Formats: sequence, structure tokens, C-alpha cells
Amino acid sequence: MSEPFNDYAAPESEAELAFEGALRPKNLSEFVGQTKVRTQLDLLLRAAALQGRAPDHILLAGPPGLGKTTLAMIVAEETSQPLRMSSGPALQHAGDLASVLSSLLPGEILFIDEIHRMARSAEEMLYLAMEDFRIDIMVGKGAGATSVPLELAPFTVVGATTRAGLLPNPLRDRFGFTAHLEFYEDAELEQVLHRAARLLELELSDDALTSIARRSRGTPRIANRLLRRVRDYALVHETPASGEAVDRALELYDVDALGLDRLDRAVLHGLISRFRGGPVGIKTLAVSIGEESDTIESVVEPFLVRSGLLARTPRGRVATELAYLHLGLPVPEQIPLA
Ligand SMILES: Nc1ncnc2c1ncn2[C@@H]1O[C@H](COP(=O)(O)OP(=O)(O)OP(=O)(O)O)[C@@H](O)[C@H]1O
Repeated sequence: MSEPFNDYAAPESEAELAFEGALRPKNLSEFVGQTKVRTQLDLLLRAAALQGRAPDHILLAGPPGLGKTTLAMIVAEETSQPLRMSSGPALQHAGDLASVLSSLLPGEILFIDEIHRMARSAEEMLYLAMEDFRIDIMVGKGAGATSVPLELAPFTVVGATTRAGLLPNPLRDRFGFTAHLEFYEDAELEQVLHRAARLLELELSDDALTSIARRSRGTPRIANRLLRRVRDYALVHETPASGEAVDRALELYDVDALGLDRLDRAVLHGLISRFRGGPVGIKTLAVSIGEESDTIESVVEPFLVRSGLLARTPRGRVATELAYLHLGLPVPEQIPLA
């Protein structure tokens, strides 16, 4: 089996996290794109401020790297409240959550990343807390155990998930607002890159900007990452950050003209060479290329579908004509897209 690939849209390293931190927009007006979500969020926060109450709980859903953590930070900034960061994988017992909830300050924003990965017992505690600002804490063990109610100060949960469909309904229903983040248009990514280049004091030609944006998979995190690679290239080769430097740098990192990386291409190649272009189930496809089906489903598939290279049909995933053309392979006479 081949070596598993990295989750391309997840932060790669501590250095990348620090770099991202420096480039994060601090308020809603600096946040590029997602116009609808921005307007909805703005209204929700302003209404809460006018009424002097904590804003409704907010669920941010969408593929990685589109700005969920950034938006959670912006909610804290815009409401002038402290932010507590946590994540589903860190909340594996109800006790883990109880200790976070019981130490929240009044009005605090509790960010729970990957909220779909919380333990079931913690989920149950969370939806009671979100609704009634109260939790029941078990004291003692066995037959003598009793549950003691604990009142909590009002707070706002901002949950982030790449898999909104995995959240149980009772939890999903406790969010007053669900924002569905969409992939960014190239022109929006150009704005993200323009801002980042300015902050990095990097001179980027217009064609370089366009070329990086087009290859960023509609994702600001990837746009910023590619910008970093181009900056490195320009620095080491003592050359301006031109369109040509972008081509050379990105070729070196296996990013093709559409922005597909090694994993995207492996999925398409696997689908075409091992399953005659499909239809095939996502799990079977993932196993065949030695990758987690969760990564394929939450990172690779949404982008390939959006690019028109992969189609979801009731019988499984199918490579489109464009996929064959993009990979330079002969297009079969019949493609089962029904
Ligand atoms: N709308 C935006 N405008 C400008 N920069 C953005 C925007 N959205 C995201 N970014 C940048 O992209 C990077 C990744 O964003 P962020 O960490 O918020 O993504 P995420 O959706 O939380 O990802 P994950 O699900 O992997 O945690 C950050 O450096 C941030 O500055």
C-alpha cells in the first residue's frame, strides 16, 4: 500500500500556524468574500449587542481552510469577549467538557473545532448547557452517585465542522445560526493574496497573483501557503515574484495548472485506472489508494466536484470527461453520469 498523503488543506506545521496567525483578518470588514455569511453574522452580532445579551450559538460548516477559526476569532473580537479554544478530539469525556464550561467567564465565546468528533457523553452535556446554561455533574460512584446541577454564566458556542451531516440533530438544533462556508472565487482569493503580500512586504506581479489564485482550490489557507512557496522561490533565486516564478515554484511542489495536488490526481487516476472511471463507492476508492475515506470525503471530493472533474451519482463516484482530458487520457465513449 502506498504511503498515506497529508491532509492538504490542514495546517502543515507550527511555522504555518504562526504564518496564518499573522495573516488572519481581525474583524468582519477585513474578512474577504463569504458575503452572505458575513452579512448574516453581522446582523446576528449587532442584534445581540443592542439587546445586551450573548449572541446565539453559531455553527460554521465547510471544508478546511475556508476561515472557520478566523471567523470564531472575529466573533470574539467584534463582541469584545474573551475566546476559549477547544476541539472535539479534546472532549472525549463529559468531564473534559464540564471543566471547560464551569470555568467560562460570562459572555465568553467557546470555540469548538471539529465539533463532530466530540464524545457522545460530552455532546449530550453540551446541548443541555447550550439551551439552559446548566449542567448536571455526577458526584460519587455506583449506587451512591448523585447528580448536582451547576448553573453556568451565559456564553456563546461557535462550533466548526467539516462534516455538518455527522452532528446529531439535537446538537445541530441548538445552534441559532448555521453558516455554510463556500469555496472562494478566484477574484476573492486575489484579494486574500494581495492583502497577504502587502503584510509580508512582498512585491507580486498581477499575473503572479492571478496564477496563484487560480491554483488555490478556492481555499485561502492554500492561497497563503502557495504564496509562501513563491516567496521562498523568489528569495532563493533572487528573482521577482512573477508569473514565471509562480509556475516554477508550484511545479516543484506538484501543484498543477488547476491547483490539483498529488492526492487529487491520485484519486482521479485511481478511479480511472482501477475502476474504469466508476461508479465506485468512496470507501472502496479510498482504500485502493491507501488514504482515509474521511480525507477524501471532506477535502478532496468537494474540490474535485466543484472543478467538474468528479461527479457523485446514486451508484458512486464517476470521473467526468474533463477529468480524462485534464489527465491527458483518452475519453471513453460512455461515461455513466446518470
Ligand atoms: N476570508 C478570508 N480572508 C482572508 N484570509 C482568510 C480568510 N479565510 C481564511 N483566511 C486565511 O486562511 C487561513 C486559514 O483559515 P482558518 O484557519 O480560519 O481556516 P479553517 O476553516 O478554520 O480551517 P480548519 O477547518 O482546518 O481549522 C488563515 O491564515 C486565514 O488568515
